[in-house]
Amino acid sequence: MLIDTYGRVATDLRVSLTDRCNLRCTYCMPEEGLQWLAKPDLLTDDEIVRLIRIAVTELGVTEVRFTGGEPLLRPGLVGIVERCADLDPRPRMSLTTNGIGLQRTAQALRDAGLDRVNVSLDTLRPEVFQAITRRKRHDDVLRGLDAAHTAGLTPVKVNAVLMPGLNDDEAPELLAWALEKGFELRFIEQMPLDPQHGWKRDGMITAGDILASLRTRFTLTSEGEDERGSAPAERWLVDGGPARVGVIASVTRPFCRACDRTRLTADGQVRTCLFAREESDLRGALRSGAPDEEIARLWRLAMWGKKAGSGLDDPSFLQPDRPMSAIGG
Ligand SMILES: Nc1nc2c(ncn2[C@@H]2O[C@H](COP(=O)(O)OP(=O)(O)OP(=O)(O)O)[C@@H](O)[C@H]2O)c(=O)[nH]1
Ligand SMILES: C[S@@+](CC[C@H](N)C(=O)[O-])C[C@H]1O[C@@H](n2cnc3c(N)ncnc32)[C@H](O)[C@@H]1O
Ligand code: SF4
Ligand code: SF4
Repeated sequence: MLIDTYGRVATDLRVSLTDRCNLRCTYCMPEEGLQWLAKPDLLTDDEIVRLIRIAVTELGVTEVRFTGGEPLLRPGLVGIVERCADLDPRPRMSLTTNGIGLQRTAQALRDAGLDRVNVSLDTLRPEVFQAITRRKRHDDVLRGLDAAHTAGLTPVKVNAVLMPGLNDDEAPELLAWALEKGFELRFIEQMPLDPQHGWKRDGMITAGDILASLRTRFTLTSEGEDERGSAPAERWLVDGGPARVGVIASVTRPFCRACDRTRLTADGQVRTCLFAREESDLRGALRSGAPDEEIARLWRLAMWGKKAGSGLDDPSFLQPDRPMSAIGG
């Protein structure tokens, strides 16, 4: 079991498969990209599957999410999913992606055993998409979303970050579209994780702003804490349900008390929190020939040191040294 000193148990593992990406979302990466990890520093497919096996069979992890960077850029993704689907107990598996290339791989991922996908899409307007992501790939994302739905990678969730002056007027429009498509839309408050440190609390769109905007067109009824469990998204029934909309309000309504997450970076470091400033080196242990029990011990030890929360409200808060794309958002 991965338990911390606050009694929280981590059963949800987020695995970053690469720090690279084919978009350059302004809230995540600079235009020129980042200093990418060198190939030899990345975990191999075998190393990733071994760490997931240890997490699942020895440490009580039940949910595995593949993320990045852009996880669809990892050539071995389908094989990794297939091998993890053979584990006993079999973890539930999901993917968080920008959707580019999903049209080609959705069915293969489903056949390999992936359960569902979350796709990031901040806008329905191609020109705004280009302003946010610095790439002309809006159509690819829309096609990827449809392919995921058709392949049964459901519920398909859509993640949208709203930014002032860019897409903050689009919340009702996005929700109407998601309802029509049968996707579950979640709005995400922008977090201070961009490498250029451009984030400002008074410049972000808050959960309160988003809900007020949605209520101009829809009736929202809170789903309640019991339904939420440890999920980052607080959800509302739309016009009486059954459709829902979520808001992930890491900044204004943090959910750290119920956190059940542990993270693995693409270069094999355990992070106890998105905002952690320390990491534990599992890759070094793997490559020096440590047996499974030793890896499991190091992982438990790391989680025991997990902080109470993100620290966003501490006057001494410092952004993590790694950008979001390298942590595995
Ligand atoms: N603060 C915080 N944000 C998180 C955490 N996990 C995910 N997020 C953020 O929530 C947003 C959506 O993340 P997803 O990868 O779609 O995962 P999720 O919402 O946990 O996934 P579901 O299980 O499908 O609800 C992203 O911006 C993540 O960075 C977390 O543990 N803490
Ligand atoms: C880092 S991305 C990795 C997976 C994939 N490339 C994608 O975009 O879905 C994971 C999620 O983090 C979100 N994200 C990135 N930077 C963020 C920030 N500064 N604040 C809030 N969410 C952010 C993205 O919108 C996306 O939904
Ligand atoms: S949010 Fe995802 S798609 Fe956008 S730059 Fe970051 S890793 Fe790439
Ligand atoms: S900010 Fe850290 S402690 Fe809070 S929910 Fe996210 S990962 Fe967990």
